[in-house]
Amino acid sequence: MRMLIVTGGTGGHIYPAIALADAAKKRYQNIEILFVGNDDRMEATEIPAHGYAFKGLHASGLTGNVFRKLKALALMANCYRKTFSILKEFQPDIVIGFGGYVSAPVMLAAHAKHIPTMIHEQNSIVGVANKAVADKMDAIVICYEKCFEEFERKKTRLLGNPRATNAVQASFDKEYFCSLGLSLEKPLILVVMGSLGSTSINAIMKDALPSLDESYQILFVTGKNNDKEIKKELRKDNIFVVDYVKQLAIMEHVDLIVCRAGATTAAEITALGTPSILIPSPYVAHNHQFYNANVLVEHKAAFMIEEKDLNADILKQKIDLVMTNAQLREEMKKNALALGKPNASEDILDWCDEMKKVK
Ligand SMILES: CC(=O)N[C@H]1[C@@H](OP(=O)(O)OP(=O)(O)OC[C@H]2O[C@@H](n3ccc(=O)[nH]c3=O)[C@H](O)[C@@H]2O)O[C@H](CO)[C@@H](O)[C@@H]1O
Repeated sequence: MRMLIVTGGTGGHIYPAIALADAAKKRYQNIEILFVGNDDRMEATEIPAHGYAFKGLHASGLTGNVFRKLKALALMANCYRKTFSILKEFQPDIVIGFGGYVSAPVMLAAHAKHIPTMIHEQNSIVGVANKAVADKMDAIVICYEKCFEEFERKKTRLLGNPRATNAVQASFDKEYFCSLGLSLEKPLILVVMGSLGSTSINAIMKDALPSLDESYQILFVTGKNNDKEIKKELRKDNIFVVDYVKQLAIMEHVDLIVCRAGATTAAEITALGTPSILIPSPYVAHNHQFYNANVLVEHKAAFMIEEKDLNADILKQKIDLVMTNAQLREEMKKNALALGKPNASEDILDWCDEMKKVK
């Protein structure tokens, strides 16, 4: 099996792709995997750090003024052309796209070369890149029922996000957990705002977190490079501040997560059944995090506070509601698990096998 995977931009697109690659490596003895992504975003360092071959392309999103859009189109055309030489050299059996604008030209080039193609849509609202190429793709994996409406039914399957599989397979790293200063004896609230962090939420958390009951310990993840100032201001024994956490390594001991509603975090917490308070980012395309969050709220697996309504009082009230009621946490856990797709990776790889046979 020779698998080319294209992904880029944020952890939400990159980590599911790496999770699938990890599962594929376990399943096929002689697999060759090549990743393609942006040469200047986090995948350019994160993917090689996970031990995978990576080829960078220079792309940019179709946003901003006419000049920027024209420049983005020219870059896309260039990525499309460069992909042909990557395909010629690597000769993949299948090309899988995890979204992000860099994926569109790569997926279209693979289609033009008659290589089996699969796209993975993590969100409840379909991303622009996936939408643009969907008609030409052979297989479409979705994570939310709602997305069936957007794609051709017979080539679309609701299989979930490979990070859900990672989440249930991850083992608790006690040494790492304790190295963060955390105690195994105290209830833990994890406050984390996706792979990039959020400066707007950090500002509110600085006021809100010190007012929380001191019987909880709080791990506050600020996002890269934001932790120094906040650490200085949040000097309390029960609050631990880091700029990044190996999230899956500690989830087993998280009683409540306060987080954005990025698709990958949503997939992880539903696979694990972690009770959550979701604060969807309003700064993402088509407000998709609100709709991701809403699915969990409708199934009584989570509470949602919109960023416009977020303040110290509301946060404290919701946190106390969940943390003081074990029965409520149990119900949230059960409802979250009902939404989870822990077999996502295996199910997606089964489909890749089917496609290879057809080819
Ligand atoms: C700001 C933005 O554009 N966010 C988008 C981005 O997700 P974004 O990367 O912001 O967030 P996600 O929740 O989807 O994924 C975050 C991933 O990073 C991991 N993690 C995060 C922080 C940390 O300290 N440690 C850690 O391990 C989480 O466990 C998770 O696996 O892509 C997602 C998938 O398309 C979208 O739903 C999000 O709307």
